[in-house]
Amino acid sequence: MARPRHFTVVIKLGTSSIVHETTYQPLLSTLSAVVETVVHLRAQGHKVVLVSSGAIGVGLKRMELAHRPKSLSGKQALAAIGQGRLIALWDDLFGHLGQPIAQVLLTRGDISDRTRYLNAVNTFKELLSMGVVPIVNENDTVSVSEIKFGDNDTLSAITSTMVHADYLFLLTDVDGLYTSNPRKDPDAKQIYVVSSIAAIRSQVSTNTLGSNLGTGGMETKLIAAEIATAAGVTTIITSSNDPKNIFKIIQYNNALKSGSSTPIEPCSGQASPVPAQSLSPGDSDTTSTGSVPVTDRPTISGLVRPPHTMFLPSSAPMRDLKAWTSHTLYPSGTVIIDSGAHHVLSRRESGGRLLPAGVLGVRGAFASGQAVRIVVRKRAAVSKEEHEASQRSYSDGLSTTAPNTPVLLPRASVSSSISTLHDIDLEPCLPPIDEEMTPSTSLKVLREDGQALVEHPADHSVEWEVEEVGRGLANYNSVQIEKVKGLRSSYIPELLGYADSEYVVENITIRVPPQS
Ligand SMILES: N[C@@H](CCC(=O)OP(=O)(O)O)C(=O)O
Repeated sequence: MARPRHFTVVIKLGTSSIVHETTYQPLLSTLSAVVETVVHLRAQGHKVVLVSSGAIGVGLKRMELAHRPKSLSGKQALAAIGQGRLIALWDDLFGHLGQPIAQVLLTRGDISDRTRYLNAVNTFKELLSMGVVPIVNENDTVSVSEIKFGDNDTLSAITSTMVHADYLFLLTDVDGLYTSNPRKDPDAKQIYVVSSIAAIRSQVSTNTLGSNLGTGGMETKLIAAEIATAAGVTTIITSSNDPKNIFKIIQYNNALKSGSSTPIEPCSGQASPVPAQSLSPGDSDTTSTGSVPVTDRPTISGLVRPPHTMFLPSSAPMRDLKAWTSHTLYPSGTVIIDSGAHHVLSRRESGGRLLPAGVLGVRGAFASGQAVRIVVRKRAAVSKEEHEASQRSYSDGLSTTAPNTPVLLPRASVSSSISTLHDIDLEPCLPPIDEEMTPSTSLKVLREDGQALVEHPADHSVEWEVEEVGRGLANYNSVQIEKVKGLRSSYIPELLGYADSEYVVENITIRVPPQS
């Protein structure tokens, strides 16, 4: 018989699973069931991290306040009041079963520095090897604007990448992701398995789910699933009503993968509930969720499928540094690329490395080694020929101009409906337009021998779109990248006096692939 495998499991409990929505009384039966589940997982040799919201909710109860304060300082004060009591409650419950716990309070600022990040990773490693259950929350009393994780779904996803978790369980007040709000829509269908979060976004309505107290809801769960699955973590949304389902879900998943029974035993012999959208063995892979990808069965090897939605991990998980770069570092500036570079960077063979030929410009002052946003600038509607030529010129490493020759660009107005760019000054995202030039063509892509590859007729009404598509680590500072933008890498030593790398940005994770 195969030796039992030991997993690292991160379990996240939202505010709505910790305190009552209106009275703010702690939900003791849920908390106790979570404690029993965690202790049972520990007894089987698994490592467990708990991400617990609820500080503000517990603080509200302590101060007998009816509503969450509006001001940031009010919330921070309540979190300070509630966090101590919350961790005391957990310590008390775990203490009854002899399980030591540790409090870990994190902010994005704490881990945006590589050294502090590694310190946090090492602390987790040490705690887990000591058999302790770390209980993580955001350090609300010092978290403001950009250093805030914003919600504990994201925090739990980042935590799961830090501890290289096998599973992230997002326990909440619904038992999975539905095609619409199951509380309002009787036709809402649970989605069993998600292999593409991008595809699922267009098929489900997430905005109506969420409680009074939490900051999350389904949208933040999808973001969390995106972060965690990209790092290779199987992510599950299920109800906090029956935490023992965690065993059954792992067991069911193992059986799905191996077609045999699993090393994980349920901690009680209760029968699993039968899911509402039960399929009989032999049903086809499509369900009433339409084109939503559904690949599993409600029963396998005699195991009944517990209600949940499973997000499959990426088959090519990001290396740790990449995960760190894309999700934890606050970018210090922006590198603007063309759509050809965007396409190439989206392919695995690119190795996440950007040649200067694909750079249109930089914004902000950053040093080599700092995180940068990768922003693509594209015409609102680009013809197939233009798009192919742009890709060709980047792949060939051709210069868009000879050195020291200004890139000719059309006068343009900027339009962007992309909300992720809220913190970027859009106007400077366009490379400067040289007023001296009155070219008959507004954009030329030249070979070094001067032969024109592409000529775009001047079109003063062209609308440009800009969109943040990824993050990476700069190999050169902003002034240096500005100097070598659009050129072959062979110009780097000549223009900068040295060349550490032929790439200007590395460790790039493209989170938004090109449309076509
Ligand atoms: N850190 C905050 C929780 C943030 C929050 O609301 O998270 P969630 O309930 O998961 O949406 C607290 O402990 O109250």
